[in-house]
Amino acid sequence: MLTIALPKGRIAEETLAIFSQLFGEGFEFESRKLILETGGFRFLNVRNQDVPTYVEYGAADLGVVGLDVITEKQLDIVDLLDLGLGRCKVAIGIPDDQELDWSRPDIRVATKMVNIAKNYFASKAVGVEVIKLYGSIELAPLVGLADAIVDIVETGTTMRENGLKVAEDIMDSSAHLIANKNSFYAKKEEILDLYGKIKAVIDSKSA
Ligand SMILES: Nc1ncnc2c1ncn2[C@@H]1O[C@H](COP(=O)(O)OP(=O)(O)OP(=O)(O)O)[C@@H](O)[C@H]1O
Ligand SMILES: O=P(O)(O)OC[C@H]1O[C@H](OP(=O)(O)OP(=O)(O)O)[C@H](O)[C@@H]1O
Repeated sequence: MLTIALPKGRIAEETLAIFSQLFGEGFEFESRKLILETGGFRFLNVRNQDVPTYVEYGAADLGVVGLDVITEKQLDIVDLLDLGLGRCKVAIGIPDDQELDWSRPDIRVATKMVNIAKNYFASKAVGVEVIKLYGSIELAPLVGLADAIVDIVETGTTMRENGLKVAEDIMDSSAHLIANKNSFYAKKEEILDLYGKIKAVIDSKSA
């Protein structure tokens, strides 16, 4: 039996919509239940940020999670398929009325995504101090905590309404289907069978 970790939160609805097409309209977790068994599969209801952890440790064979999270956590998993939902960007934001001089020695960048930020600036040979925050990232430059942010931009509304602009895009993100490495070898046929069915749903949507 395959175990699949599905994310709560922002990408839950679109993810469940894909699985509903495969397992029927009633495909949903009962109110507080964290496990759903149907059609010979077991589904786990976990937080987006926790999906790769369940998959990396093999508590789930498969999972659905944003590419931003996969990249940030630098986990050793198999990236199987871009599901094309939960699209957004990871970008650098700065105040509207400023241009950043990246050669300044004391630039501070606030972000939830410390590894993505560090790796991006390192790849540009720009030295910055990265400050970890857990939310409301756009606030940091407004109150002098940081000069810039690295954050998710979807519609751009949050940056715009807080007087920030995108200085540079770092990466595009969308939800991906991922697999545990050992499961991928041990349960390859089952995984590829489900992969094919999910891919058919996605292809039919984009056709
Ligand atoms: N406006 C957005 N803000 C945040 N994430 C977005 C946005 N648009 C799309 N996404 C995608 O949706 C995913 C899920 O976001 P969500 O806010 O549900 O969870 P999270 O905050 O990453 O995790 P958790 O709920 O575990 O703390 C993100 O990883 C990202 O890939
Ligand atoms: O471009 P937009 O459509 O405005 O979306 C981007 C915003 O959404 C996310 O925050 P979230 O709502 O998850 O709140 P948080 O700040 O508590 O993480 C993200 O961190 C941005 O702040």
